[in-house]
Amino acid sequence: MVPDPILTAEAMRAAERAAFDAGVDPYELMERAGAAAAQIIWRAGHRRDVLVLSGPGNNGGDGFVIARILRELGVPVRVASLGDSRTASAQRARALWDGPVESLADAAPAAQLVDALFGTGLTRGLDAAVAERLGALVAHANHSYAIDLPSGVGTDDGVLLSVAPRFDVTIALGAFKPAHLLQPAADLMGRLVRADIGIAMPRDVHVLAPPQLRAPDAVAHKYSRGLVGVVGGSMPGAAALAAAAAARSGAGMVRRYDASPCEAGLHAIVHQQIEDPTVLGDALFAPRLASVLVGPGLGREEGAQARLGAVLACGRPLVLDADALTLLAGNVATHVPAGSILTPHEGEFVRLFGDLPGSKIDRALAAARITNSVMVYKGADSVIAAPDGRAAVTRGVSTWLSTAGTGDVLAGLVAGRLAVTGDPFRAACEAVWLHGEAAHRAGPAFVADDLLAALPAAIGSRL
Ligand SMILES: NC(=O)C1=CN([C@@H]2O[C@H](COP(=O)(O)OP(=O)(O)OC[C@H]3O[C@@H](n4cnc5c(N)ncnc54)[C@H](O)[C@@H]3O)[C@@H](O)[C@H]2O)[C@@H](O)CC1
Ligand SMILES: Nc1ncnc2c1ncn2[C@@H]1O[C@H](COP(=O)(O)OP(=O)(O)O)[C@@H](O)[C@H]1O
Ligand SMILES: [K+]
Repeated sequence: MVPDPILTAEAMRAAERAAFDAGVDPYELMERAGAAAAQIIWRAGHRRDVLVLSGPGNNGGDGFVIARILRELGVPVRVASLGDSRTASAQRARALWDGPVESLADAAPAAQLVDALFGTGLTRGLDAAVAERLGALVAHANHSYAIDLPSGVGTDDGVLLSVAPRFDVTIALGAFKPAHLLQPAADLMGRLVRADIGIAMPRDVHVLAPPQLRAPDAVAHKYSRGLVGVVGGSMPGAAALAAAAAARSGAGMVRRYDASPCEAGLHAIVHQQIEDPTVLGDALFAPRLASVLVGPGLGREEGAQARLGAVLACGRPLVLDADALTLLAGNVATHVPAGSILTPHEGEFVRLFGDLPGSKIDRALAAARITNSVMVYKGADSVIAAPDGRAAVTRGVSTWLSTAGTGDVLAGLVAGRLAVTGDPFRAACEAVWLHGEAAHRAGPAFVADDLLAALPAAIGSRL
């Protein structure tokens, strides 16, 4: 499956320039974009009156193309603009519209509203009066469509530069932009559709795609499928959740190493109570361990630090989560073995890396480079980033995941897929996708334990 690309405004402009250099006519590209968007609006099937809001740049040009095509299809269309069209392509699109152009301030509402005010060229927030008018017209419409982006969002970071309304449909032109996926802007997109405009684009940053998984082969055995070690500490519940998720991840076997006595858990999981960090270190040298997870339930006291030290020294592929991340604050660049996977939420990320510049994607990529490890930067818009510049961003994940313990389940899944695949970026992507799919299957108001039951079916859906 070819993943959907995510491009910044500059990367999108570069892709457009490359197409122009290869002989594509700039106006032809606007026609393609406008036609694709008009088709999406037409196919939505609400043939009621449309008001297109057209801005001064190429986004406004798209609006004129959309207006013309919808009118040719028999839809009653009006256009309201913010003033003159400033680009050659937009002027040409406007010239081909032979209806009247109203002013934005005076335009009456319509049943369908198309926002073609600003797209990737927005450099500052909309004037308050314009933002207010846009909000009122969207609120009045039964169906609202944002062309490329809702006007007012920062293309590259998803920040709201001015107050922007929530749309029913957002039609991303060519590529998704970071704002389509990153919060808070992502929340305004409604149904997100990408319109192909037929130009080549880099895909190293992309939307997280469903993985292709494989059932064990005929010669598989528990060790060939991957042995996962889960190192807990003083709080066995979190480690139990993580270990259970690892056991249902497709890995062959899970061993838990806790400091405290084990409470009841899955019988399939082998449990060893080891308090002495030196003994723990020896146990982790077991040659068959394909991955080791530390953090969920580790605790933060001195004993926990010593246990973490034993894990960091064990030479196995590592997954570092929760308390392990907090204990690493200040030392992350020097103490994390290259090729590990780190799974911080926002608070842990800031404790580890401070105030890095740029979007959440930029920050995840920078952190991946600093640690030479894969970053799973969690949240409603989780970003998985690799030190080589690849990144995947989640889309439309269940917000019911915002409940205690779901991060422990994810960490166990990551360790499990790492044991299966041996590839940190791939493992992290597969785990995050399976986690989201399990949440989707678990429905509303689940608890973290419920995700465990949904995991086998989530895996089954991708075989
Ligand atoms: N380059 C191309 O040929 C294509 C561009 N496309 C469309 O073009 C859009 C990008 O076009 P542009 O680069 O012209 O940018 P926009 O149409 O997003 O807006 C840029 C214009 O608005 C001004 N501006 C920025 N912020 C403003 C604010 N807050 N208030 C008032 N004016 C403001 C800028 O100075 C500039 O004149 C894309 O989002 C997409 O919709 C598509 O038509 C595909 C082809
Ligand atoms: N609002 C949200 N929408 C979607 N997913 C969320 C949201 N909030 C958190 N998540 C996801 O839920 C999990 C929570 O992990 P974490 O913060 O470590 O919680 P815990 O430590 O309680 O297990 C992560 O996978 C995160 O991406
Ligand atoms: K727009």
